[in-house]
Amino acid sequence: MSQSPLPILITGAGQRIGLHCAERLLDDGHPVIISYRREREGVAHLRSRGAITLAADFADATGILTFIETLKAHTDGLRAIVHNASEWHSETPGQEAELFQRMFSVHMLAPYLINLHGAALLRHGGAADIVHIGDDVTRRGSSKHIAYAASKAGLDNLTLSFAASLAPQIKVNGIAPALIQFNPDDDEAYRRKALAKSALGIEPGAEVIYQSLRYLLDNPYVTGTILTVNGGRHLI
Ligand SMILES: NC(=O)C1=CN([C@@H]2O[C@H](COP(=O)(O)OP(=O)(O)OC[C@H]3O[C@@H](n4cnc5c(N)ncnc54)[C@H](OP(=O)(O)O)[C@@H]3O)[C@@H](O)[C@H]2O)C=CC1
Ligand SMILES: Nc1nc2c(c(=O)[nH]1)N=C([C@H](O)[C@@H](O)CO)CN2
Repeated sequence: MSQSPLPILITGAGQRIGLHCAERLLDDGHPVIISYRREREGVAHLRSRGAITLAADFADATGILTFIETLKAHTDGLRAIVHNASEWHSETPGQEAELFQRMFSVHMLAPYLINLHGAALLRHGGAADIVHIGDDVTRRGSSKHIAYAASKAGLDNLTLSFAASLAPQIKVNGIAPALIQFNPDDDEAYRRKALAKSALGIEPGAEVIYQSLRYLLDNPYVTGTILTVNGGRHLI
């Protein structure tokens, strides 16, 4: 008798890319567990579709470890873990140290601890994946988001280490997006400038990240790889 499919965890899936991927995974028949920090319309919609929604703040180790315990109380197995939760902040004078701590915690400490403590949930004998959502900006760094880019570069390195450490039972890969979806407060001048930075010059929307996630989940022979989804920014 076939077992019911194991859930896929997506962190920070209350809005935008994470929410889109959670909705699409539900469309494709996967049970979904999400973490969210603030209650949002998207969280309520996922709940109404049967997703398990767990409140979590990854700003420090205590919040991350508390989430892990809550997660284990809600499932004894996972098909995949998608580390999507993220903050995109530039340096604010006088708050540099706090910003760096926050960037490190959400982009590196959370994936590190959740992977170490969550690996047992993925070791069920079937297909198992970890996907880190990084940023194409790690190719060159960022003069305006220094701590953000550094923490995303650290996440890229975690992809390589965990891929080596968890093989062959668990595949570990990354996705490195560049402009996917503007924020509501991005003005026309910013949008024009951002679009001009890539060869394809478009704002593609979240589906291109779901397509990349689908590829990584479905391909049994890809691990330690970081998929660039950047419209050809490296060509400009
Ligand atoms: N959007 C884009 O164009 C690009 C996105 N990316 C990457 O893709 C991923 C998704 O991007 P996007 O959808 O724009 O992401 P968002 O900026 O919408 O952030 C996703 C979620 O992360 C949650 N989050 C932030 N900080 C914490 C924290 N300390 N603890 C727990 N949750 C937290 C937020 O929760 P809350 O609801 O409380 O705000 C938010 O809903 C991110 O990793 C991002 O870095 C990379 C390049 C381009
Ligand atoms: N957590 C987030 N990370 C990033 C975002 C975002 O909205 N939230 N946006 C970007 C930009 O789109 C950038 O790629 C182009 O200006 C980068 N990371």
